Amino acid sequence: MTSALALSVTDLAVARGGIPVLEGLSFDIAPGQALILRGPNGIGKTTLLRTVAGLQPALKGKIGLDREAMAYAAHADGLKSTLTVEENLTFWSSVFGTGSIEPALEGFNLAHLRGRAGGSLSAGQKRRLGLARLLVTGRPVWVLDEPTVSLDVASVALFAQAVRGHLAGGGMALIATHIDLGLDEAEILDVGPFKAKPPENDHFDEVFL
Ligand SMILES: Nc1ncnc2c1ncn2[C@@H]1O[C@H](COP(=O)(O)OP(=O)(O)OP(=O)(O)O)[C@@H](O)[C@H]1O
Repeated sequence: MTSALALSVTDLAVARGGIPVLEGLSFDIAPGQALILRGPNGIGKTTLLRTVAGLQPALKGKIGLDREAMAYAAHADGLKSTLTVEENLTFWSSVFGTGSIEPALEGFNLAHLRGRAGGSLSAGQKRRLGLARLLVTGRPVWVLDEPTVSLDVASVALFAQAVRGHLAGGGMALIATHIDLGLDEAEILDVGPFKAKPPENDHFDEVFL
C-alpha cells in the first residue's frame, strides 16, 4: 500500500462529451471502507469513476488523492491476448513494482489457467484476470466499474473475498454495480440526486421576445 490516507472527494462535478452529468458530489472513503455507487443507466457512474481514477479531468471540485493511488478496472481490462495468464500478471507486477503474483492467481482461481493465452480465455475468465490485476497493483484505492459482469456466482464470491482482503489491509474501494455483491459492510451512495441541472439560459428574457 502506498497510502493510508482517506479518499476525500469534495463538490465534484463531472462531464461526458463536454456535457455535465453529475454535480455537487462529496464523499469520504476511509482506509478499510468500501463505497458502492448506485443509480440508473446513463446517470454518470462510469464518468464519475473515470474522473476519480484520474482518467479524465473534473469539471469542478477536489479529489483528495492523486491518480497514483488508484487502480481502475472496467470493461477493457488491458489484458494482452498473446501473453499467458501468468505473463500478464508478471507484466503488471513489474509495471507496478509489486512482488509475487501467486496470491492473485489463487485469489481469482486462475492457477490452473496460468499457461493459457489471455486471448483464449472465456469472458468470465478474462474478467477474473482483469480483477486479479488489482491485487498486483499494490494500490490503495480500487475504482471498479461493474466488476462482476460475466462472473458466475462462485467468482462473484471470490471477488467479494478479494475486496474484503483489500479492505482488511487498509485499502479502499469505490464500486459501481447493479448487483448485490454481498458486501454488507459497504456504504451506499445513490448518485441520482446529483444529476447535473441543465445550464441556465443567460438570455432567458430573449426567449420571449
Ligand atoms: N462519448 C460520449 N459523448 C457524449 N455523451 C456520452 C458519451 N458516452 C456516454 N455519454 C452519455 O453520458 C452519460 C453518462 O454515462 P455513464 O456511462 O457515465 O453512465 P452510467 O451511470 O455509468 O451508466 P450505466 O449504468 O448504463 O453503465 C449518459 O447519458 C451517456 O449516454
